[in-house]
Amino acid sequence: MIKVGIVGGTGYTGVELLRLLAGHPLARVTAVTSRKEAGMPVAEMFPSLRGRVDVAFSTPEEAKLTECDVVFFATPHGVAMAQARELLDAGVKVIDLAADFRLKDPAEFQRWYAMEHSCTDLLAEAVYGLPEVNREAIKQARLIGMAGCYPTSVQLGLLPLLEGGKQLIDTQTLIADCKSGVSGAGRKAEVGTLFAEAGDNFKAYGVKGHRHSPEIEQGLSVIHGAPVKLTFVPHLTPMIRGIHSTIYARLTPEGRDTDFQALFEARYAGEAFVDVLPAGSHPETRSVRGSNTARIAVHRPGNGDLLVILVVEDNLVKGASGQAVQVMNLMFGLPEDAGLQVVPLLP
Ligand SMILES: NC(=O)C1=CN([C@@H]2O[C@H](COP(=O)(O)OP(=O)(O)OC[C@H]3O[C@@H](n4cnc5c(N)ncnc54)[C@H](OP(=O)(O)O)[C@@H]3O)[C@@H](O)[C@H]2O)C=CC1
Ligand SMILES: CC(=O)N[C@@H](CCC(=O)OP(=O)(O)O)C(=O)O
Repeated sequence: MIKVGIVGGTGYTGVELLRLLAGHPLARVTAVTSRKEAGMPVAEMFPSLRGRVDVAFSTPEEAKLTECDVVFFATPHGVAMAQARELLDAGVKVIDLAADFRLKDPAEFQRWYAMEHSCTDLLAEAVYGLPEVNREAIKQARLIGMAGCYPTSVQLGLLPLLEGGKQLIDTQTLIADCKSGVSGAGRKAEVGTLFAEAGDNFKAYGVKGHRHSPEIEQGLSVIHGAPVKLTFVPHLTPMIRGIHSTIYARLTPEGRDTDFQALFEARYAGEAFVDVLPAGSHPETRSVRGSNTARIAVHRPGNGDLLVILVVEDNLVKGASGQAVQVMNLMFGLPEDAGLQVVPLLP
């Protein structure tokens, strides 16, 4: 049994880790932190976990994190980088769901997260947690910076078109028009996510610049092997879970003869958590609720020179905690889908 610690167990990604790990055959949560709820049994705070999780929250200082095999940080940006070194020195693997170990350039990190990076050597060592791109590196890693929620959907939507330096699409004019449910903003109290503000409403935000833009461009450029430019526009939708990304790519003359349906199907044929839908499909966010699956459809309206890729995922599962468990499985040589065979909820 892998002994798991979770820092930040009362947030949405933390409790999602608790839910998924409760059904994991080869891992057990032995330490879970909350500064505000220390002493409270997890199952008392979250009755959905009664009978499934028998630990109580403790403060980060009291939690026996160095006795774990792996620690997940489901915390705001900046927390993991302050604690990673001590854990790694104790032989504990670290998986950060925040952005501390995503952007490889410390100056870019400082620009977008308004804090100085405190361990640039570990940043250089960290592996980006997107298994469909980085599986082999993840298997060898002891420190992971998990891909963000929107960046996961956009990179999965463009991976078959860009990897290996392919020249099928114009890589300088990409557009990702993305919509997220409100749980993407976390569980902390904020006016913008109140029911009366976010319900029966729809709006774009972060158009001038969102911190996921540099992460997406960094990831796509690594995949492509050359700089890629993308305009990213996120929107807040009145749903709880789910991300829907509509990605627009202009075809190059070389790309016009490609069978994109066949390309996507072939690329993802061996991937347990990426489902390419039949031609002409329109994936729905509710078709992935609660599951670690991303579903993709690829369209070429009017057989013209614009490709439209639709991607849906559950932001808390494939966009965060499910993907983090997938990464843990790879790091420990477990079956990649252990604990992740959850069928989506409907309705
Ligand atoms: N929500 C989503 O869809 C996604 C979120 N993420 C990322 O995952 C991380 C967690 O997100 P989410 O679960 O939504 O956040 P929440 O705001 O819902 O939860 C944050 C958790 O962190 C704990 N925490 C806060 N500050 C500290 C601190 N200084 N030290 C230790 N623990 C702390 C909180 O508990 P307490 O204050 O009691 O200690 C709480 O349990 C964020 O970095 C987010 O960007 C990534 C992908 C998707
Ligand atoms: C709806 C909403 O507010 N979403 C968040 C992104 C989700 C998140 O937590 O970001 P990371 O993936 O970087 O951790 C936002 O736009 O800031």
